[in-house]
Amino acid sequence: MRLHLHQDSETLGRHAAKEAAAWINECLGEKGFARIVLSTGASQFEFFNSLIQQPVDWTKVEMFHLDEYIGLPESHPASFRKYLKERFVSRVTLKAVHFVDGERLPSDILDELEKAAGKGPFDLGLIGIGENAHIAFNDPPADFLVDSAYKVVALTDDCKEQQVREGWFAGLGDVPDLAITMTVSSIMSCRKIISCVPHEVKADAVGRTLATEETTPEVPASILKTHPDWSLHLDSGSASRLPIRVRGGIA
Ligand SMILES: O=C1O[C@H](COP(=O)(O)O)[C@@H](O)[C@H](O)[C@H]1O
Repeated sequence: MRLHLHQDSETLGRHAAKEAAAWINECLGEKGFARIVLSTGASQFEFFNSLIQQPVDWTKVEMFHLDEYIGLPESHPASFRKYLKERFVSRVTLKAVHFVDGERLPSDILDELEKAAGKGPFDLGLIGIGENAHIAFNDPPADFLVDSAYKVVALTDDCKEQQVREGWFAGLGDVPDLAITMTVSSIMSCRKIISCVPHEVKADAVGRTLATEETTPEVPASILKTHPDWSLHLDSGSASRLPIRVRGGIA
């Protein structure tokens, strides 16, 4: 794990986007294309603002979408497709885009994504961490073993409450019950993982993720510590409850 501490979310987003672009360019130099997985959420705003300004030949980059609600129209403010289209896909010209289209029949979209994902390794995963330490919609207790690329999940109340708190939905009853998520094993198969985790509201999740060297399904993001190339970007808010053993290591 490489831990990067930044003063604020804007600096965090800029540095993480530079790191992502440098790695994508390395992949383009190595094999002529790159396959990237993108997450969404308020925590990724500054990253995307900076990513679209990076010197990358996006026409050689294939994008996979991390997760999406089932049955939520793309016109809804909480739609992750809407988010990605507005903040990234409409701003650059990509080689290919694989959305998790939650308005289609789940079995059809799962089949298509499985085939597309199976064509080769993901070079980069941009993986946010939720307030309950979820990665994508793998909420605690997360299944670390399922080996499909994506799966359907039932959203927990905890996860729904987080979405309401962030202002994406008016109330708990408005949050869909089901979603399609990239699985933990598929996320872990990315050659490189970058996590942008700004804001004080994530301090507890970050603290619990790094508390010990152990991994536990109760803290889904803890599995990221076992990835050979995981870069974690924090700001002063999210880093405010770092465990002493980690603080000691970076002092
Ligand atoms: O639910 C999710 O959580 C993470 C973090 O989201 P945020 O709204 O707290 O920024 C997000 O990156 C991921 O795509 C999504 O599944």
